[in-house]
Amino acid sequence: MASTFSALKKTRQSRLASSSAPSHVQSALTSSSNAAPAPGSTDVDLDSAGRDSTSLQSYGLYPELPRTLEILSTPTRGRGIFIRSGEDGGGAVKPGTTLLSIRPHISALSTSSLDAYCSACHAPPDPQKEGGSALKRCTRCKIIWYCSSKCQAADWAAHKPECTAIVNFQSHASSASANLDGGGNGDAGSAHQSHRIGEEGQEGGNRVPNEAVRALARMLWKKKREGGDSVWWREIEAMQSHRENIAATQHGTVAALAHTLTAYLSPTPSSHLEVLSDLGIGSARDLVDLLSKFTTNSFTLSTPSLSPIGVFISPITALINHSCAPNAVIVFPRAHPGAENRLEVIAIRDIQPGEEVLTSYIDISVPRVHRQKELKERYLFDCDCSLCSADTNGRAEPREGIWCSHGCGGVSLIPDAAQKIPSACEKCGKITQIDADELKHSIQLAEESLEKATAIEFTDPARALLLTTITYNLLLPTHPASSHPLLALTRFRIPLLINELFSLPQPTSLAEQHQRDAHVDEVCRAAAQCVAGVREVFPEGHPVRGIAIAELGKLLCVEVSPVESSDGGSTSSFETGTILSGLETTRFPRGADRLRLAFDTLLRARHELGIGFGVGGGDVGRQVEGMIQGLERELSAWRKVTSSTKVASVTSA
Ligand SMILES: C[S@@+](CC[C@H](N)C(=O)[O-])C[C@H]1O[C@@H](n2cnc3c(N)ncnc32)[C@H](O)[C@@H]1O
Repeated sequence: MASTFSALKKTRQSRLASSSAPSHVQSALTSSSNAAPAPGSTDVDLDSAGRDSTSLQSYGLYPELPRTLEILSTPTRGRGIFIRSGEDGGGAVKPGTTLLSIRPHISALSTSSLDAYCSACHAPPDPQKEGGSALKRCTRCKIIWYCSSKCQAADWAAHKPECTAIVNFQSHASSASANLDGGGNGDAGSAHQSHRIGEEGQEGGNRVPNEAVRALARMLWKKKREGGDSVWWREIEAMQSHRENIAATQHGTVAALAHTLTAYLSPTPSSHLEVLSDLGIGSARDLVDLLSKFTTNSFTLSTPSLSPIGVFISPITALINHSCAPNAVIVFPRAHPGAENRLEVIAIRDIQPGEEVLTSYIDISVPRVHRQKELKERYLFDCDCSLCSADTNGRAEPREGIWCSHGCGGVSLIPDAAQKIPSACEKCGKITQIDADELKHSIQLAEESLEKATAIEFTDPARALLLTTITYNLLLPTHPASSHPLLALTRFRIPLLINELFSLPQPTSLAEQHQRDAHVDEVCRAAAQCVAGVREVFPEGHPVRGIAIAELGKLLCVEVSPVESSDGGSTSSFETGTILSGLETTRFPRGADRLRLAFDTLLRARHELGIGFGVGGGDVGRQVEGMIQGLERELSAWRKVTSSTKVASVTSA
């Protein structure tokens, strides 16, 4: 029989003076359950076609689901969202179509983002605003920041209990947990669930529970406000839970999350049970169930340029199943101070009526074995998507290739654990001469350096850059731009290189100017290398591609001397196509040619952004559009100067 917190309270209260959540949680994690499935959970009956004919909407859930979409259940993936077929449907969907636009149920900023973004609208401070660009923080808890009093007022119902909890947590935290790791987010390429759980971060020296804990608490407080019978809460209840099957490797994490959440929700250990019970958590099993739902169904909150800044829950969106070759993406295209921050699910390729909408939960730029491991551990399934089961047809998988050692420009597949030598080159058919053990070692070294650098990215960016520079240069001669972990290293290094560039002092001599120019070119090379890799592993229109190409375009607009220094060699001829595909990433033109290259690059970015972020390309698309118009004016000014120079030289001749 399931133990309830009220029963436990009577018999064990004296022993609960110190926090006892983990032991309850551990037993709930290991015991089996005969709890009834939530309405419409994956245990629903299937019809002969393998689909659920019972619509969850008949329970009154998901009123915001557009008519063009429907929820169906499949035998292998559970419930999913499909493009409605038949007369009621809206027909095939084109790339760039917004399938769903909705406000998340709950969101919370990661600890490192708290003072950089408004906690209500998630926009950064408005630099145009009179009286400075700073956010204003809550004067009581001094942790949560807003862009305006309008946003503060809009968030007050959610922040009121949070404010008290933060203040209490800070005074009791030292006995609650010793874990003070930062609560930062993971990958920016997928909107799905890459945040870390069960950890705490520090904000200005204060102890603050991380975003997962704060989001869970906001969920429970809102449940209390709206009621357990509200559609809002029933949608959360209907989310899939893997409570029965949580991997043993995840038990510690779930227990730590439960521990911190309990300490955060209740001011003293002796009030834990009462507070949880008041919030509708009647047993340890309820708590584990909630945490499992959160782990399986939460998403990374991101900016319009895909920087991860927190976590959010959206039960409709969480009905979408995974594919490593997705046909849709989840993005936040716009973030404006004071405006509603809406997530959009956008089609990135044609989707036919009756076809399932699929997004990726993880970074799809990594090799199959890494993807499978992450999906298995966190989401408990073996991915059989088209990419995971694809026969590469003799073509080297771009994530796992090395350059052919015979100089033909082709790629060979790196040897797997059983093999000792790489497979034949896809182009010339010859075997690449490389020491398999050495290759394996250098890949491992690069993965480790990336992990270490990620941990110190914000505290010691110079060292993070140094760590990755060594391994980046080690892989560069033998690995194509799309290979793992070279692409990850390239993507990681770009913001660090940009920061370094913008922290350089204004040049005061020609020599300093040339040094700065060389630095600009180095960042452009990294951005071009990134574009080349990203284009191989992300499908056309994927937002990661649009952002990478826009980044390169913007960097090419950074002012450099119109002519290269005499020791820089001559400017080679170039074509945008070759630069974008990474074949020519060593030299960039100057003057008008550089502007033309920037212009062409931004045109391509506009096209990709218009798919991945929907019509207009979101905030980044708008910015790119402005730059395109500016470049058009500059290029026409160059043309005028050139033609008047020609006229002048003809006249003087
Ligand atoms: C966010 S939920 C998606 C909705 C879920 N199918 C449901 O019924 O609520 C994630 C869970 O769905 C299942 N799932 C998602 N994509 C899958 C896939 N490609 N193959 C098998 N199971 C999948 C897994 O159980 C996973 O943990």
